[in-house]
Amino acid sequence: MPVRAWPHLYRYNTSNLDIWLLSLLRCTVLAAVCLYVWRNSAKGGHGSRHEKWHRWLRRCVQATCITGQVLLLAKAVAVALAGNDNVMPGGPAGDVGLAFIFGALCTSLAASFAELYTAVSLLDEWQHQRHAHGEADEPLLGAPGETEKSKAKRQSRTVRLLARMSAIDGPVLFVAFTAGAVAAFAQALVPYFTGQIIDLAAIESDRHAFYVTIAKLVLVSFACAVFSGLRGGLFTVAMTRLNIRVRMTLFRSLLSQEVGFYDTTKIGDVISRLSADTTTVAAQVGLNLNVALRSLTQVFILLLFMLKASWRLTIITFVAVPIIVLICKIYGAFYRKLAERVQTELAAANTVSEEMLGSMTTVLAHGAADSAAAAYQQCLNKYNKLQMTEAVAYAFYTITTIFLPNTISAMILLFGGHLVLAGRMSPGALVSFMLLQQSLSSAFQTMGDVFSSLAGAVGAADKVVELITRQPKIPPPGGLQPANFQGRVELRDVVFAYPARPEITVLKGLNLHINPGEVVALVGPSGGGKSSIVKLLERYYMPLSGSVLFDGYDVGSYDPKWLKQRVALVSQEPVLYARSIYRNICFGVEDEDGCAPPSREDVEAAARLANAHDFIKALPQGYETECGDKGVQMSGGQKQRIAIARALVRRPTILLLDEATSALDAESESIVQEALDRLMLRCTTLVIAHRLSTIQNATRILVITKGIVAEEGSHEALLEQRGIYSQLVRRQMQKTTSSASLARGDSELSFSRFALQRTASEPRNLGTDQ
Ligand SMILES: Nc1ncnc2c1ncn2[C@@H]1O[C@H](COP(=O)(O)OP(=O)(O)OP(=O)(O)O)[C@@H](O)[C@H]1O
Repeated sequence: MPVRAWPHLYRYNTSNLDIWLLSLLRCTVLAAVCLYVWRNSAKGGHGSRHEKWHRWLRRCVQATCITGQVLLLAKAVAVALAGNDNVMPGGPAGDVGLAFIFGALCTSLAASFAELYTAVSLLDEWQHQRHAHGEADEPLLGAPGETEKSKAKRQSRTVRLLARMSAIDGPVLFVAFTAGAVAAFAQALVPYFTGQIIDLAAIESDRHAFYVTIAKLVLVSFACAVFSGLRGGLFTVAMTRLNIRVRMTLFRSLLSQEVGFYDTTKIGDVISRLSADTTTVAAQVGLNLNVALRSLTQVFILLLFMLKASWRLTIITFVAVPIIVLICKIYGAFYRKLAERVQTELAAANTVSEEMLGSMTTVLAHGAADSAAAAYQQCLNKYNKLQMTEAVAYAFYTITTIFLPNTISAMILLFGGHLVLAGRMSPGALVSFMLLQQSLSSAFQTMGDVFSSLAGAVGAADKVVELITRQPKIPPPGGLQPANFQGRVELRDVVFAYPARPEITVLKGLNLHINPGEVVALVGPSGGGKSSIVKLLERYYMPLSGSVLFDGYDVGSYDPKWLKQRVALVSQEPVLYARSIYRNICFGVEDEDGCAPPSREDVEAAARLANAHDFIKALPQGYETECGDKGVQMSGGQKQRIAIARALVRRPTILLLDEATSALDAESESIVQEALDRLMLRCTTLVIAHRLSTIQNATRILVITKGIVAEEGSHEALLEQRGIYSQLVRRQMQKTTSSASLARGDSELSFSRFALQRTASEPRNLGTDQ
């Protein structure tokens, strides 16, 4: 500021004592509130007497700020309307006008800071009330009662991780940023040359200079377009790569999670993170970062040009900046919360749709289509309600951010016009300044928009990063690959409860020993813990205590890939994938799995052993036949035989059969059972027995009830014991006999006759009807 302005500034300040006193009052109240809050922050206690005072004082600050702002505005309007040259820039005492602007700037800044403080406190209070009413957003994985501090920590971790993931494309981003800076510079030159052209045409009438400047204008416009395109294209490339990286990292993290995680997490939520949120993260973060960087460089370069054109008018432009920043901050915080809640509601809707569409036959069989639609509608209503709030918030935000820049334009025209009239600024320079100022306003406006959507994107990113960084709750596996793996299975004093139901102990100190080559059948009442044993052997879960061993080594000490080649599982409902039969048989032993894939002959041999080759060959496309989503294009028996071929192709040492034939009809069952019998001859087998024929073939039978091995021995020995097993057999026999008399002549009857002939008391099904 020129030194000669100081006396005027003094005069202005003394003649506008009311404004200064008001500012002083505001600052005093603000300081008092700050001091009070600072002194009482250690005492805490929301809802206490302190908090009442706190609120009261804050209202005082608000009241003084608003009154001050209104008075200041009234004063400015009065001075402008009076048209007094002594206080207007460009008049005989033009610098007094400058002093007025300076005073207004100081007051506005003080007011803005006070309001910023108030707004932050209000947000704090709002947040506190939401927590008090239990409305806090529950993170997908984080603790429900997560504090603000840990949330902030989580969010900064999110930003750091995204920055790290984007850093791989550092060179691309650097070139994009440089192109953006050049484009911003060229863009700022457009108004500059426009002003010059107006002066050359209207005042100086220099034709040559006029045409040269026009050419320069066209050139910079072209440069601006080219570099903007380059920046946009490069950012899109970087962000597409970020999207793929985020998705892949998340998918890998999801694949590494323990089964217990999926027991307690809704799969719809997880899929929504993987599909919608990853796209939001990359698209929003990428787009917004791109725009934010562009706007920031624009602001910087435009300001330089504006200061060069007229530093006085630049100061006026800046009077409104703190207000815009404040609005952006409040809106950003509000919008962020809203965006998080919108994502959560959308995930809930996805869960419902997926659950229903994933089991369409059950929905149709139960005539539950209407209630399914109602459940989906309910979720969408909640989502819609939140979207409406978001829309209203956005509308208010837009109204403010459009109105403020226009008011500033009017102010600039008022003061700039006086400067032109006083001959202290050329009309071209004023036009140039106006264009620059408009560009600046739109850059600020864009930054405001970007700020809020960036906040939304970070909200979505939080949940993605939460999943990416989640550590599985079972220890990492070892790398043991013994050359001579015999297939001895042992469970020692195993105590186990599912993570989803830790209060119920499923296995209570269970001991089990299977020698290499043995076929052991597990029978017992439903819920006794048979399948849980298989899940522990598969290391889906960890026992609470005790150990699960193969050949004397803990199951966790083996290299999991190596072990999965040697321990094969055929479950009751095998899952096939939407790929060819061939690839379904090779599932898990393909090139990408880091294995030497089986040869075509191996696959066909496995299919033959599984009684699957003939039906596969009879299909028009043979082994290349698509199985459909979850194997829907295959019958139950076909699926089961493909699953057996999948187990066989590994040439397993240990075979786990979890009621592998229970879901089949009699004909399919006998074909599948034949295949299984062949398989059992080659491996150590643990079979959860369902059919009598399987139990007959077992070397030993273990009766599992209430989480322990209650009885052990051969079929005959156990019958003689007259314990749980013989009771199971007797009850089953009664049932089988009655069903046989009801369905005389069908396969059940023939089975019953067979059972009666053999032992006079053998079970049809020993596992499911207790
Ligand atoms: N993922 C799970 N989360 C929580 N509890 C489970 C889970 N799976 C099974 N359970 C519970 O564990 C207990 C033992 O189940 P398990 O499946 O091992 O019994 P089972 O003897 O195989 O029964 P069935 O013969 O009916 O298959 C049951 O009470 C069951 O409700």
